[in-house]
Amino acid sequence: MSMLRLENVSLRYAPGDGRSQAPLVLDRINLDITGDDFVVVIGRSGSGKTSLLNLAAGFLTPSSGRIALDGQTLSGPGSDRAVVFQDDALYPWLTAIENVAFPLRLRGVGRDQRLKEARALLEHVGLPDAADRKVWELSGGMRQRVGIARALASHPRFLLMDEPLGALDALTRVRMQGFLLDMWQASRAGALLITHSIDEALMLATRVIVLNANPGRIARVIPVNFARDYLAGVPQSELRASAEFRRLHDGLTGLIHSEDEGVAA
Ligand SMILES: Nc1ncnc2c1ncn2[C@@H]1O[C@H](COP(=O)(O)OP(=O)(O)OP(=O)(O)O)[C@@H](O)[C@H]1O
Repeated sequence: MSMLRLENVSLRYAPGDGRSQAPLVLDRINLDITGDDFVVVIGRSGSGKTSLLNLAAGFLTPSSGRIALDGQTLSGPGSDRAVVFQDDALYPWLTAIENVAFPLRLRGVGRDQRLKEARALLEHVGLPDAADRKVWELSGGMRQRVGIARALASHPRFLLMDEPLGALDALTRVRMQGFLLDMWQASRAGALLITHSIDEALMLATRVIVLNANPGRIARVIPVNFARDYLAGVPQSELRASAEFRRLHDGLTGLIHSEDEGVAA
């Protein structure tokens, strides 16, 4: 099974004036993610969550420490790690199926084969009838599902998601959380997701990572079981109503709000 490993990773952005040393954004982060993990990172605004995801994606290089995929130090982005952002960034001039097929086209897969694979992926994400619709004809939740189908088209070993459900209304968001877990289970890709929502972190994670700010450090690692319970058939509503969910929710709220009042419950 694949392993994405962050070893003592620290990050400073280059200072604007070229003289003073830039502040430390992330400080000695250690994190292992395998295909069995759904790691959710939560923390106050500015704690370095997006920076962490960009490091794992290979968009940024650590100032010190090392990031390795199966023992090989990362040298940049790669199709083994697919990234999904809040703003789905689909190509508006293409249809849903053309968007999903796009990474396959970049890999040189022939037209018939890539459309066949893209159609199967759209069915997989519950959008068999949306194939020929333009992006602007789709709802926010549908667009995000197309974005995830596109991310899965390259058969990534890791799915890196930065607030992927942040722009959705509350009801769609809860539905999409279930969908993300189903996708995670079916794809067997390790997941790293960033959210501002404690509720979402608890519902999706097998492990919640709480980041402190200034500099970003891992304050707490909390193993969680609701995602696996959901996949075993327990309804989300039942899980959310459980005493254990409330207890962890209160604990995380206290932990994060002791640093900052701006994190959504
Ligand atoms: N490209 C950049 N150049 C310089 N500083 C940056 C850059 N990107 C982010 N930062 C700084 O790094 C710190 C962490 O930012 P980051 O976006 O990773 O935090 P975050 O936890 O994702 O925040 P939010 O929850 O508000 O999205 C912040 O102080 C931010 O100003």
